[in-house]
Amino acid sequence: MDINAVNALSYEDFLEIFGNVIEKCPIIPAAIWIHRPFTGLADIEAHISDFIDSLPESGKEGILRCHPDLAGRELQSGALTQDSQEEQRAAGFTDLQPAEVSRMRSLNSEYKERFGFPFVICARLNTRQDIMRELLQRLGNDRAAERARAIGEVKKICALRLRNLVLSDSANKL
Ligand SMILES: NC(=O)N[C@H]1NC(=O)NC1=O
Repeated sequence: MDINAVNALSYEDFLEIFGNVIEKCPIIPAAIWIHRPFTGLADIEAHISDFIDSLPESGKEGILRCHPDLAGRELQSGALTQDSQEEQRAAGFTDLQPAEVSRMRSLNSEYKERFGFPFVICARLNTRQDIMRELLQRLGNDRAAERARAIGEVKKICALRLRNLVLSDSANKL
């Protein structure tokens, strides 16, 4: 699907296809629809990024709270969105040993208790070893720095989801 095909989509189809580029936040692609015609993928990304940056800190934290835990119960029960399931698999979280699952869950809980939102990182750009290391390191940040860091990761996840949708062959059927 090229950018002309994206610009030709109805609002409903646009939302159907791009509704989860920010995990469980369809309001974000819905909000940037008004900026069509988009000049390219980078333009869509920039509008999403600007929209997120325009939110109050509580809104940014709300976005973070829409993300499932890495190696959490939803992964085990198959309740993740398809995007998230594939990303967690790519980082190796479907192959963890029970002791590693316990370790991740206890670090996730510690993080959530400290910051009030879940630990978010772009799983596709990291191995599970990188992610564990980052989690430990980021636990030492202050809340504002950590919120900004996590939102940066949300934008990376979004960029890869957008690329996957626009550049993948399976989307050509549109
Ligand atoms: N918590 C967290 O980082 N979740 C995610 N990361 C990612 O790449 N996909 C997710 O759902």
